[in-house]
Amino acid sequence: MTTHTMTSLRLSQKSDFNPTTIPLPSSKSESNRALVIDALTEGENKITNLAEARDTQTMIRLLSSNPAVFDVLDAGTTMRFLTAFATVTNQKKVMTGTARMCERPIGVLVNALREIGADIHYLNAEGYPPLAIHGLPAQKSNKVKIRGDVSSQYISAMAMIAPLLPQGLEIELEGKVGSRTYIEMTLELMAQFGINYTWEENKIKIAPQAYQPTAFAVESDWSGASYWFSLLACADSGALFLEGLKENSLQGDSAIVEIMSHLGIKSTFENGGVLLKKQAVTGLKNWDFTHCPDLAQTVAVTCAILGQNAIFTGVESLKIKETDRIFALQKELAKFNAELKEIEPEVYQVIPSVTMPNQVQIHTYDDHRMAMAFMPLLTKTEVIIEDPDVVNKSYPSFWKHCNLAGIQTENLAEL
Ligand SMILES: O=C(O)C1=C[C@@H](OP(=O)(O)O)[C@@H](O)[C@H](O)C1
Ligand SMILES: C=C(OP(=O)(O)O)C(=O)O
Repeated sequence: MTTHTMTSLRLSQKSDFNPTTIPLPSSKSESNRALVIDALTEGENKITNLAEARDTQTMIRLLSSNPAVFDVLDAGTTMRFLTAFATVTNQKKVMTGTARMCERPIGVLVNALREIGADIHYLNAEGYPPLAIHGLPAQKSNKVKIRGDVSSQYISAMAMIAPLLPQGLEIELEGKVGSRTYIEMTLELMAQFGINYTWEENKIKIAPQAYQPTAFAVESDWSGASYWFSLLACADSGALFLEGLKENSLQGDSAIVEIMSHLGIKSTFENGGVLLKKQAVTGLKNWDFTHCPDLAQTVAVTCAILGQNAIFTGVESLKIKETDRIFALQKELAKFNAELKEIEPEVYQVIPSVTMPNQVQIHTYDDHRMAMAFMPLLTKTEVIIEDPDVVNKSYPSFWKHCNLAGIQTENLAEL
């Protein structure tokens, strides 16, 4: 019989935080775009501050070693961006990833690539990885229509390869566009590397042109920053300084500043970062997460702890991320008597916790954000996080940073 050892991490209860500086990791979203653009640039870019995230390290490894099979593990951006990259650079490539990655849809992107002339086949289920790419023999069309309500990563992927296409590309966005801020990030970053584009109404137009060698420093990660906002919001007292964040960020998850202003956090941009202090809670009535889906777990847990019956909308895409995040949230919130209740189709209400157990054990569903979003529960009770290394996808130093903030962690091995 084989024994499977799973480690867990015990986080001891703590609710006062002496002013501490949290270094923060770099953004994996910015890093993965900069790396693809770098691979498409003739000449030397100077890209600094790349993310330690596994998603980014996987991108670096695959681009530099160029194996026949691009195994992206569980990195969505790496799968979608490298599928477009391998096509435009005319490579013969198999794209694959974890079992979960092979359940995350990619048909919208494959259809768009086929419309412009790509030779791509599904190796297993239609619409899902693994894929076999045989390059782009000739550009068949300079126009594609892409629906915007599944994943913005398909649109970002097409936009980044567009300047390399002999006829350029017009991307027409169809229907509701989710995660729009990530498309804006892609285009603004491309502009920093010398690309001209227009985005009028639902049409993005990019003419054939060359990326220009540029110096680019990746900003700290606002999604990773959100857990520290939540921690202080749930704590009795303290202050935190988050390094390397800018007020005018390329990252839409900087919306956490406004969300947390309703949940008791005052943010001041100073000395190359943000100083977080506590202020009165005015209450979060409702929030639309359409353009910042990665914040939904952070805010759901914060509201559940702070007694906020907030209404959440714009969370449709959560079901096709690292796990079904709606299901995972519902299961884990229930462990401390809170709920995420669907009150109408795709409208959810947080029903906060009224009684807190002495200890809560959180299952993390192979999802880094489940582990990090539930960390602030330690302000109210002892918390055990299952499979704590899951944070490596975006924030490998997360638990070390918890220690910096004075949180005691203890590894537990379970058989
Ligand atoms: O382009 C990106 O860097 C990302 C886009 C978002 O995905 P969707 O567009 O699928 O919502 C986000 O959830 C993901 O973490 C990163
Ligand atoms: C959804 C995420 O990433 P991806 O889609 O790139 O796997 C995430 O980091 O929360």
